[in-house]
Amino acid sequence: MELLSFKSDFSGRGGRGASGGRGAFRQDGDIEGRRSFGGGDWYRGRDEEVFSRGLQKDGEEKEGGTSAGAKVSYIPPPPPEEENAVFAHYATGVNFDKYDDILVDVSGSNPPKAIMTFEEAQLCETLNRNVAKSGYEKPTPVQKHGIPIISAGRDLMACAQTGSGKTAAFLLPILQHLMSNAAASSKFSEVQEPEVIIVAPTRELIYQIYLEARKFAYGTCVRPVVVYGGTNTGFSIREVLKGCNILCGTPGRLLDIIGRGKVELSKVRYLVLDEADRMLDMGFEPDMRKLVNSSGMPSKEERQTLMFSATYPEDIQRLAACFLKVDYLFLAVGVVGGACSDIKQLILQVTKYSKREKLLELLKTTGAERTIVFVETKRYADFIATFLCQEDVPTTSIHGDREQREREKALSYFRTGRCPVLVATSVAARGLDMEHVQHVVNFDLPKDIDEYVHRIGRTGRCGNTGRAVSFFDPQSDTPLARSLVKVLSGAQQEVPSWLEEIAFSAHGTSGFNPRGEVFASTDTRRGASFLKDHTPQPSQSTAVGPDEDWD
Ligand SMILES: Nc1ncnc2c1ncn2[C@@H]1O[C@H](COP(=O)(O)OP(=O)(O)OP(=O)(O)O)[C@@H](O)[C@H]1O
Repeated sequence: MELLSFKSDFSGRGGRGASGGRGAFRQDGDIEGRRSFGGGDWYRGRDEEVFSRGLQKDGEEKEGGTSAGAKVSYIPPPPPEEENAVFAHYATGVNFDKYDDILVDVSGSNPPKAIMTFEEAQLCETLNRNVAKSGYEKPTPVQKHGIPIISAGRDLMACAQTGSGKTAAFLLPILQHLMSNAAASSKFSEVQEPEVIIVAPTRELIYQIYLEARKFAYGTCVRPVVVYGGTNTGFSIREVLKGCNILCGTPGRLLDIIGRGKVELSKVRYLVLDEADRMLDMGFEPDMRKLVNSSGMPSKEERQTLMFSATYPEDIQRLAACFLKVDYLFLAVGVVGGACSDIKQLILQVTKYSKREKLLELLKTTGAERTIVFVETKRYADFIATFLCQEDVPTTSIHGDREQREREKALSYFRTGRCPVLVATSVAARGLDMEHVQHVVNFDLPKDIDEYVHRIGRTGRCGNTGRAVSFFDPQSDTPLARSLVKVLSGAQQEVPSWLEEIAFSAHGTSGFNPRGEVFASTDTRRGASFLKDHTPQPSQSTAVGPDEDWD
């Protein structure tokens, strides 16, 4: 890829520290939106995303539905219409067939038999055609087990490693049900009655799920619609009113639209929570309760509830069970919370002062290969993006203080390779499926091991290989050492001896057996046999950085 030439005139908020000056800061203390570098990205200040928000207790910002706030005018561009673009996909990797060797555990009564091929899923002709056009030749383990479970009408809590095809595992049987039950052809109405509600924690992720739903529903009468924060509410409403069988949304916007009486819930047959552990932790649990208690929403006995994630802390599993029928099935593909072994994980010991130099060194070796650099705070994301741009590394950034338009542009620049480095906060940690992401760098390690698993899972997807390098600063990251050793050894990765030492000395040795771990069971209903050590981390139930922004 042609390297773009970057001038060092960018002053993001974090840039204050770098330059020592006020750069392009306006008098009110925020930054001017200004073109950064030749062909680079735009950076703006925090006053730009002005849709109503409420500050959460850990500093996260969430869409606040109907509360006061300036109107957001952003209307996202329409998704591609051409068939080629709808079905664009990337190739499965050399390790795709190795998925067959992954251990699968289904717990709960009378699980249906797994399917081995898509033919056995008995999808209608159009769906089969769409599956083939998507380049899917055989189902992944979570699809082999998940599809028949959902088709049999069972509630499901599914845990499968990052990038292993969870989205299609729920979309295909749902679409098949809608097709075989002659879903009402979507048409304009002042109140819509969707049969399916899908919720995910971030805007970019829900949009991606929507695109998948649209792809598999191609050529059918089923109409998926997506609503998410940071876009014009009137636009969301108009899209919904045009007809809506599958409503995909981030929690705040979804509740807003429901609260305005635009969506009637009595026909909901499926409720899907993607990144379910995140949807049910302290950040979103109240919204999920509000959703299931919304007027008209069928009770859990009358609807099918499906939950998917790559991680499931034990406490969240227990909470999740309240949303499911008693006889739900728990599907674990591989180790619950385990990292994908197609990702080569490296942990480098650093001090906070050496991180930037190390990052530069690293990016010199990765060149134009796509790399996501995770940092802990929005402010620092700006700062590092600025720093890299000044060092002539074409970089863009995504975090919750960026306007939605800019977040989408940043992802587009990254996807196309125009900016091969994306500096991100945890807002990009979950679910995002981007081709060619060869590297993930944890410039700052997260506080929570599950967050680590999701972040590194942006590479090494669908049988492809990838590399994750994490900077470990003993001053701040020691509490993570023990869980890190477990995840590394669980994914057959080399564990540095210095890390093992830190892990041992940090937590004592009782019960700590990094090499000989056996994960006998993963379903909390099996009580004491749940052997996974989820050593409580400072933010165990919040899995996010200190100033993350989601919905
Ligand atoms: N059976 C299949 N054959 C080929 N490609 C597939 C198959 N199933 C899924 N994929 C592709 O694999 C990629 C990863 O799938 P998906 O995003 O659903 O993973 P995921 O398990 O939800 O990951 P995450 O935990 O990160 O959210 C996507 O590009 C998807 O289109």
